[in-house]
Amino acid sequence: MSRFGLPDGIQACLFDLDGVLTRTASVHRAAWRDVFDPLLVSAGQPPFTDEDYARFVDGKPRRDGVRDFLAARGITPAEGSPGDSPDADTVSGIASRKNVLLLKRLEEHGVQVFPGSVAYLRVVHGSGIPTAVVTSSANGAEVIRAAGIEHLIDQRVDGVVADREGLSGKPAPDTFLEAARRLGVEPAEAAVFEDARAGVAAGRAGGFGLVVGVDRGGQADALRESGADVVVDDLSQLLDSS
Ligand SMILES: O=P(O)(O)OC[C@H]1O[C@@H](O)[C@H](O)[C@@H](O)[C@@H]1O
Repeated sequence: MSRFGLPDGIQACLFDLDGVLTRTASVHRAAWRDVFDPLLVSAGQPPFTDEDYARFVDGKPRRDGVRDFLAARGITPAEGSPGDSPDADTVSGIASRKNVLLLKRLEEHGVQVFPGSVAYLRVVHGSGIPTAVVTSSANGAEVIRAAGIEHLIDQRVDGVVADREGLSGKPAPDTFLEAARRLGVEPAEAAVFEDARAGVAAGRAGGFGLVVGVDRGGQADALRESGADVVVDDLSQLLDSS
């Protein structure tokens, strides 16, 4: 390892957003719980758990999260279409409902950052290493703006960009590969920072030079099993190791 805990040859850093840079993974999880629990009650099933979130939803595009979690409980709603009302019990309607609840929670609580991550981002960016945010969230631009970290990010590949460009979401590597392409580096020259199992798997599948798992609580083994090269609790640990 050389500078910033990065192996020699790493020339760009690709950061997930929710749960890596901003404390918003828990806000997403709470909004998902708000939307899934009433459906589960109607189906006579136990409530949505943190493990359900980590296994089936975390890191994935919104509609994939709806489909994958409900399928795991044997529930297969109709797809519907992207314009479906938030009241509809289709995949698209449930996804819209989750977004309404997420935006309400974000408005009420604001967006907090992880200070260690912002310190790391600032040092890396300040040293001339290009940076990107790669998030499945269609709210990526707003969350970055609310966090006040726009000036530290050179490229953003979020859920809106992925939809527009027809990129498959995590755990497919496509959004990370697009970010590397935009920064002008090969995957082997880029490091991926992820807190979600699906995101770590995407980094591994893309052949990136380093996949850093960020464990925000009890996920270290699962992140390693998904393909993380190293696991840290906080990105500031990588500054200490330099
Ligand atoms: O609903 P959004 O804002 O488009 O976000 C989609 C997904 O984005 C990811 O960043 C989160 O880890 C998931 O929890 C979330 O569901």
